[in-house]
Amino acid sequence: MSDAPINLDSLRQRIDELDTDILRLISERAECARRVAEVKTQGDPKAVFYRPEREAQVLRRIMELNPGPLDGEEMARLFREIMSACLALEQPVKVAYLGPEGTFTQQAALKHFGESAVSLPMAAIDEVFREVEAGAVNYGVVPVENSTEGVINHTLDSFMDSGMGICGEVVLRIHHHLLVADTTRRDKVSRIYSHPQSFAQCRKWLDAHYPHAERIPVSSNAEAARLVKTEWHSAAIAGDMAAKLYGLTRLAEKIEDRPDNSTRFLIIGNQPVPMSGEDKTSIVVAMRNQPGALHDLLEPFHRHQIDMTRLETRPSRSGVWNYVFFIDFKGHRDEPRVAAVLEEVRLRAAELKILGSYPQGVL
Ligand SMILES: O=C(O)C(=O)C[C@]1(C(=O)O)C=C[C@@H](O)C=C1
Repeated sequence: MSDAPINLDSLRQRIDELDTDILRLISERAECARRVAEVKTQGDPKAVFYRPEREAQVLRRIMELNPGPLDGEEMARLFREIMSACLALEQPVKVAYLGPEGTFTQQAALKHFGESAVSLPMAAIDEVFREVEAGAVNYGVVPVENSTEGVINHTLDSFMDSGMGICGEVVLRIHHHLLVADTTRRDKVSRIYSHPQSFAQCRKWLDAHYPHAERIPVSSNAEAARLVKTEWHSAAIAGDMAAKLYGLTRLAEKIEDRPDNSTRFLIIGNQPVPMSGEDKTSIVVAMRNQPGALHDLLEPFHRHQIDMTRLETRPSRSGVWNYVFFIDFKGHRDEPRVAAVLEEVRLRAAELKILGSYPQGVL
């Protein structure tokens, strides 16, 4: 006879004991966080509770220490949620994101802040900026670049118009699915809704599988999912959040043409972030319109061996300078090497705006 039932019982008994330990330890951790809040508020009515550099350090440490069998990222996600709950105990964090509900930006906001954050959908990128600037929310989340489609100009332009800075980044693997409702006639799909960027990211797959279906661009993937609910011959291309929100099922999974399709989002706010050990800095520079200007701008980075991760050009909107450059590079503005480069760039540029130094995305 098999001894499986005895083993199962004893294993479950062990799991119960471990859960009791985990429960006690999480409660002790939460109590510590509550005390941290007390320390932060002592004599400081404007205390800042969310500390991006500390969160990045906690998550990186967990990933380094993780012995398995759970994957490092999986373990960090669990700790992400514990920290999110601890922060909510100190003060619930309010985050505005580019909505509507069910978009990849909401998914990015939850990935970064955890499920205990209060997330509020906004209709446009500049509204996210305005909400943060007005103090109606603590932080904002906006998309900035996609690995297949490139930069999101709206976001860069908003930085030119606003006084807001960057206090974090989060990268999300984007998986698109072909979604249908329970009432959809699956063999009769003649119309597909999605955001233009998602259509572009799934073009080859659509050409191969649905060459004759009408492709209707809409304002977001979540809006596409919403429309499908009421039409028996339609499908939507959207992600998991939208599928869950509107109760749709996947007719085909991961239909993006490139398997490494990902989007980078920025956390906007107006809080300077101390060094975390692995940081990035973002700046906007206007150069005088003269020969060799770009070379002059890049030369100090090369000389100080600073690793530039992105360089974008946007037409200037002030009319005085023709172009401005958005530059991301590795390092923190408080590092002497980085401070030296920023000083040199400041002397060469017509204008320099430091958008912020912040921890490199961990999850
Ligand atoms: O270390 C802090 O400053 C805390 O508030 C504690 C804690 C945590 O739970 O580890 C919670 C929120 C902060 O964003 C960072 C870390």
